[in-house]
Amino acid sequence: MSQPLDFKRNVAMDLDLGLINSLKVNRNAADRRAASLANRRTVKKEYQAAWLVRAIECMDLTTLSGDDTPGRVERLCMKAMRPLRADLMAALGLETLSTGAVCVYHEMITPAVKVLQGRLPIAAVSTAFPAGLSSMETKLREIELSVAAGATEIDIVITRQHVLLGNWQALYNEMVAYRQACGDAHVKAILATGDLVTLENVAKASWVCMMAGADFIKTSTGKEGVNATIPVSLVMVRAIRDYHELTGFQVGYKPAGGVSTAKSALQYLTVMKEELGNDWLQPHLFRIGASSLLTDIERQLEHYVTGNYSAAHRHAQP
Ligand SMILES: O=C[C@H](O)COP(=O)(O)O
Repeated sequence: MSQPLDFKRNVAMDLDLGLINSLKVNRNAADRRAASLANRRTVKKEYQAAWLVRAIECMDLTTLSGDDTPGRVERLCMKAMRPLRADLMAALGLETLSTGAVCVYHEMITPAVKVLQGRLPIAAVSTAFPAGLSSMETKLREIELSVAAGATEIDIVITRQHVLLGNWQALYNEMVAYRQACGDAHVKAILATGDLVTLENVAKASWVCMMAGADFIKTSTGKEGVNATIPVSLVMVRAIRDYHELTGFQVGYKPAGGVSTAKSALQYLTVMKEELGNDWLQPHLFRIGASSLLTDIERQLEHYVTGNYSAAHRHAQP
């Protein structure tokens, strides 16, 4: 993950149960703020084009399907290194552009390494993604194998029952162990917010994972009934903001699952800018996990350049 030279990676602190138990979330206020952010601020023309390019740079271009093959992953990696057609790049005055990373299952790391050869980070979903219900020993070994295979970012899934039972110590211990197993690879903690029932649980799980050393907190696997949403994002980015105020560490944010339109990508960029500021509009602190978003962004950029929309099927899909 490329990052500023003076960037300080999050370091675990002791679990502060007093702080966790004091967290409260006002759902109505979160919903109101989400609605106002989604509707109030729009960027147009060249500003919108620039924001969409930024969304590409902050994208974890993802394939997480049971029928993934080395060939599909190789095409995905080619697309990650050249996300826009040459004529659009030229019209936008861009010389180089890539996504932030590719995101794949463990078994697909080797084909990704073959194509990317270190030019882009590879994120692997380890720890028995998406449910996370294997033994701890199995999950830690999967992380070690993913790092050994060439993943430089590991997206772990938390054990949802720890949140649902309020067992914050167990969640903290799990996250500390995952972070340790990752070594130098950065770790994104997937909260699977659609399974956590309340926004208060989302806030508490965010804090526990950050206290335990998570480099990023991520909403969803893409496999829950409800995946990334703006209200959930507000709760998570405010936890990131407060954690930064308390500790000085900048933790990244990754909305994922169901983010498939340029319009929704712009909304997430707006949330980051409004709530956390420009530092968090960089790939080392912001990723959008998405399998189909790039196609719509490419269509919107083609419209900006040519004034015409093409059919989605004309844009190469990984
Ligand atoms: O982590 C990323 C998600 O699994 C992608 O979800 P999506 O296929 O809905 O874009």
